Amino acid sequence: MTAATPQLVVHRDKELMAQAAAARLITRIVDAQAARGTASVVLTGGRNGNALLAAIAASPARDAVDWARLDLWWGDERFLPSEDPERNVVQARAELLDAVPLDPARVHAMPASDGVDGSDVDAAAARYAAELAEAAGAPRSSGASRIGVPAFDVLLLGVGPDTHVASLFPEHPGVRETELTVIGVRGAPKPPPTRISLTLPAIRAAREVWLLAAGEDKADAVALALSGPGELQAPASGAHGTGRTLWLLDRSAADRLPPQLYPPASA
Ligand SMILES: O=C(O)[C@H](O)[C@@H](O)[C@H](O)[C@H](O)COP(=O)(O)O
Repeated sequence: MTAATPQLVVHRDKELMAQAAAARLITRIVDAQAARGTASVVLTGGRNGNALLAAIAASPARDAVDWARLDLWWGDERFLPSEDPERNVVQARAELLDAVPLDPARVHAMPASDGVDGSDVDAAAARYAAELAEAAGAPRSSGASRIGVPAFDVLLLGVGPDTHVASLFPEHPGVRETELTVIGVRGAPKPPPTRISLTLPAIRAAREVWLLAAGEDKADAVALALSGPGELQAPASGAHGTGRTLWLLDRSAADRLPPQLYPPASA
């Protein structure tokens, strides 16, 4: 088994899934901080990612995290004005970030459509790529072959019903990107149409990639993505970490998995 081989955990329902994922993420951050002094997590938009953040906020164990030594990044963002309630960062603030003592300099929100680049989503994406490259210690101009993003401890991804992850949609140009780490996305099938997204090479630099899917509307996507199609047809199948790739599911989302993929024990 390689790090790209998905490990599956199936929980009874989406509430338990969010609570167990929260406990798992708290532990992972505490372990990374104990080992390296700091930790880095990439957040996702969507209901499952938000439920995970809310479960962390409700957990007494959240006080085990040294929030001031945590870097937060985003896997994608809806390209809207900075205070728009549909922005992933605005939702993350409401669910958790406003309730914990983060260092604002370590909260790396993706640019908004009313920022310095205005409505130029490609310039905004390039700005985020530069911020990531700086954090990775590899200036964009260095020509370094290493991908210019930090080795994130955990990168979270919600899985869409069409197998999209971040804002990488099946058969869209973004899923073919091999050079850039961050792209502007236009014409996304999930509103809003204009978005910023990490690319698959940037996602694959993470130590651990955790994919979250709950609910019956995800069952086909989960079964398809785990049945070995190419990432062009099923972007979720191209998302894996250098150390571990974990699919966190509820029973409804796992319902159509081929029997040989269903984990022997489900919590
Ligand atoms: O900005 C977004 O919309 C996302 O980051 C997107 O990729 C999301 O994670 C999936 O669509 C799953 O969303 P749900 O968890 O709501 O199903």
